[in-house]
Amino acid sequence: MILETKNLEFSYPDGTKAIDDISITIPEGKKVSFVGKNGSGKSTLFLLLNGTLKPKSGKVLLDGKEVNYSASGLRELRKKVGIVFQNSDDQLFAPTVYQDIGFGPLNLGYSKEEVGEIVGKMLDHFGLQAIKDKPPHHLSGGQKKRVAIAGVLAMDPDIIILDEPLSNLDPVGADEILDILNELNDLGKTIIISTHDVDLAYKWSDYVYLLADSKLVDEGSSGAVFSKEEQVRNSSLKSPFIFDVYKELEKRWLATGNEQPKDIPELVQTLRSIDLMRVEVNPEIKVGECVNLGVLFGDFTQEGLYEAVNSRVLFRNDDGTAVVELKRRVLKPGAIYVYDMDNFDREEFDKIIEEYDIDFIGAMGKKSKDTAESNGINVVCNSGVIDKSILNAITGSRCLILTSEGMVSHTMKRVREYIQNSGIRLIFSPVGKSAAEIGEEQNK
Ligand SMILES: Nc1ncnc2c1ncn2[C@@H]1O[C@H](COP(=O)(O)OP(=O)(O)OP(=O)(O)O)[C@@H](O)[C@H]1O
Repeated sequence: MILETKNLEFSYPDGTKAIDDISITIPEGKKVSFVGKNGSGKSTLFLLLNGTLKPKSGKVLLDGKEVNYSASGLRELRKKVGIVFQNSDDQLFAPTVYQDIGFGPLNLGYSKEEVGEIVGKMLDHFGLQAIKDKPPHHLSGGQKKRVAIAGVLAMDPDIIILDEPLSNLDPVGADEILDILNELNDLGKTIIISTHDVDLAYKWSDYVYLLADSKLVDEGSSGAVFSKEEQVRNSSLKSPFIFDVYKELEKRWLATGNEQPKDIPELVQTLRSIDLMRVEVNPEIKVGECVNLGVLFGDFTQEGLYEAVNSRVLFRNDDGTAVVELKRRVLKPGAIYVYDMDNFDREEFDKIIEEYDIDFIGAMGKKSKDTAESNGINVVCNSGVIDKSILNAITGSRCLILTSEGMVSHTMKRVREYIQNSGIRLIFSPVGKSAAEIGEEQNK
């Protein structure tokens, strides 16, 4: 499903020109961000893309066909292009969460049973079962946002537009919404967001549009758009934080040149030959002191020999282990295991923790977090879980990521991509009852 605009123009009745000659072709199946300062035209463009506003001149096209602004034409467009407004209160109006989510499918002519099935699935997926009978206006900001997204997804659109989807959410709530968007994208949906958050746009997007003063200033991969510093500055935006950190490291010859790290694991990969390892050291040795571990092999190193002579202790853990500097660019492989919480089995889970010697557990997605919490599992990380697991694994930790439903395959994909791109050897595998199934899914 390809969404395009050609020479789009729009002015509000008071004469404000909000969209000035914008021609774009949204890349299908990608994660797309529109960035631009306040008032640059993002929300107006989104309302034009799903037919809520009609252009003054120019066209919006879906799969090459110009949008038909009749009632049936608009219904057809909105079934394919769903929009989640910036302010959830503009979107939620039914007396209960259940009815709100069911409104779209009911309008599309589904039977009561079919609507029940769709809504049930959404409530489960978004962890909303417990509040299904509540009036939406009694919910927290994060809950409202989840209901609004669920309501749009209930229509199963191919393209989902979200205006500032993370505004007003706490960090963990924002991460949950991002997990959902990533999962939807993995399922083949095109996801379009607007944001002022350059860090988010840079890290998350496959493709970025930069707007300023109602015009399209630039478009391209997020690396390409954000590397033009002057243009970013002139558009009243900042360069992404990780970009600035990388540039400072590079200037000091601490990082390799001409890279575009998007997240902390990628930034770590640019660092020049200071290698780290997690080892057990004498409790008297403090951070900053050196240890002589000699040559490490066997259990420690599955890939070859390490020379750890006069290795500086960089960090001490409470459990007697420490992170030390190494001379050679070979790391003790840590591990990332992925467990599907939809098939949670206490006995199996405890066995995995023991057998795989897990020392770091992260939970992704509302459902996994809830299941972990209700079973008294000590989750040490519930935000940015994939990145943190990678960072821990490359310093020798054995990590278990708890996740569920579509996020399992997203997690597998992300970690696999990291391993492939970095060339770092990590033990990586799904574990537990559904492991065979997950493994198979990955091969498809
Ligand atoms: N209903 C309206 N009537 C008149 N002018 C409007 C209306 N809505 C928006 N505008 C104007 O249109 C321009 C584009 O606004 P728009 O809301 O599309 O920008 P935006 O990039 O989404 O901003 P923000 O980042 O603040 O959400 C602004 O100059 C704004 O003042």
